[in-house]
Amino acid sequence: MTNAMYATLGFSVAAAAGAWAWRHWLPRSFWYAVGFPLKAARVYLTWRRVAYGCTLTRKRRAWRLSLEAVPGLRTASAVIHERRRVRRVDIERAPRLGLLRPTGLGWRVRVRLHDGQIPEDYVKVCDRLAHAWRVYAVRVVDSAPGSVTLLATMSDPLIGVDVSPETGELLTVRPGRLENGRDWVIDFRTVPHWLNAGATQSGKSNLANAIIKGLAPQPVAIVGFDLKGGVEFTPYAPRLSALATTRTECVRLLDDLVGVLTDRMRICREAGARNVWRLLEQVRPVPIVVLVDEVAELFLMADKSEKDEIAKTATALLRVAQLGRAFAVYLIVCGQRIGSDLGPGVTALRSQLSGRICHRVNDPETANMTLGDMDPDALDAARAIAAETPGVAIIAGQDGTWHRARSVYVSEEEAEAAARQHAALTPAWADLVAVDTVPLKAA
Ligand SMILES: Nc1ncnc2c1ncn2[C@@H]1O[C@H](COP(=O)(O)OP(=O)(O)OP(=O)(O)O)[C@@H](O)[C@H]1O
Repeated sequence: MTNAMYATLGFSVAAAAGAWAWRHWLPRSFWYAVGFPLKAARVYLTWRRVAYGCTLTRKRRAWRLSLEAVPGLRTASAVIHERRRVRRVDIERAPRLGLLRPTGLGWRVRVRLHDGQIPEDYVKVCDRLAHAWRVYAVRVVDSAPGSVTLLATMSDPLIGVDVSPETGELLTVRPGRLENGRDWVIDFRTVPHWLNAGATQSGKSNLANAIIKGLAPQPVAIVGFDLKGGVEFTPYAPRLSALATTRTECVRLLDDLVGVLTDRMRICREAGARNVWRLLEQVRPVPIVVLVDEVAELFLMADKSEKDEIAKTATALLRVAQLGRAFAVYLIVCGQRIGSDLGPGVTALRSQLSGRICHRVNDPETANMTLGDMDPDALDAARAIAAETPGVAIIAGQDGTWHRARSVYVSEEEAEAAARQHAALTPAWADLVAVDTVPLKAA
């Protein structure tokens, strides 16, 4: 080998090692500087072929110069049989691809729909696109009249979720991350009541921990219903204004809550306000977030003597759900199942819980019950959640959109520490129940 060859070889090895080190130690900058431009070039160069393979192209008649008419290729017979230099031929036209914009995990791109196409046409071929683009997943994340936005992710964004549940905004928590790489944010003022369903060990309690950690530093009251004998919520008692652990305590606490709602209703009426948010800030009652663990326990009947108590519980819970939004009482109802077999009260309650979180479930019916009349793709996604990924859930708000998401891991100790740290912010239940009777002006 000559010296020049040794030098070239040495240079190539050094460049490869440098690229490897760059990618290994600074993956983000490597992605933006090298990985993304290469991927983008590949996507544009192969788009027509990929779109054809995914049946997204449309046939169009177009004028094309025929090869027979090119002088160098012209044969005697072609000249005789093919007189035109330009002919109309059928071509496959791919939808127009917009500018690829890099994200930390992949890229977003807007695609102009062909006439007659709808966003669902793209939803159906997302898996095919992911294989063609050699990425982890492709999702339709947005659509506008005439276009869809596709999001391609290189790896699963739900591995190693490391967000902080505290948002610094009242009644807003960030329990995890969505599959599209964005934060998963629960805003109780937008979606007031949530159903959190899932099989055992699916991540329901972890989500409750994240919500408690997010709410603990806020000026809100947190109330717990824990019919598992208090084992779930007792560690958070310093930050709970009230905790019910037996059925009798539950009935009493629900009575109190209905009383609080009735008082808030009266205050608003006297002040001429439609809801507590229209009252002056200094006189606005403290928002209350109610956590119910294993809701089925509230409805299960051991013998007939419990019938009246259960009926009372169901009615009170339903009233809290119906009136809560306007009067700042919010519900998070957790359970393995919340089926109609638990009684008619449960079905009525479920219809009031407009926010839905479906963790891994054991049976398809639970996914159906939780996600109800959602897109069938949401149900398929819920049934596909693996046992090895606790905390992964399908979440749906009242606008009908759904996302795959994962809660951030918050251990019991962490949530307990947050509860202790912010114990001073816990309003006493007696103060919440004894509401000021002075008529208050609307803001
Ligand atoms: N987001 C997450 N990331 C990582 N691990 C998680 C996550 N969520 C839950 N886990 C783990 O999964 C296990 C089960 O979680 P969790 O106790 O929240 O489930 P659960 O649905 O409340 O179960 P159960 O109904 O039996 O109480 C726990 O060991 C927890 O550490």
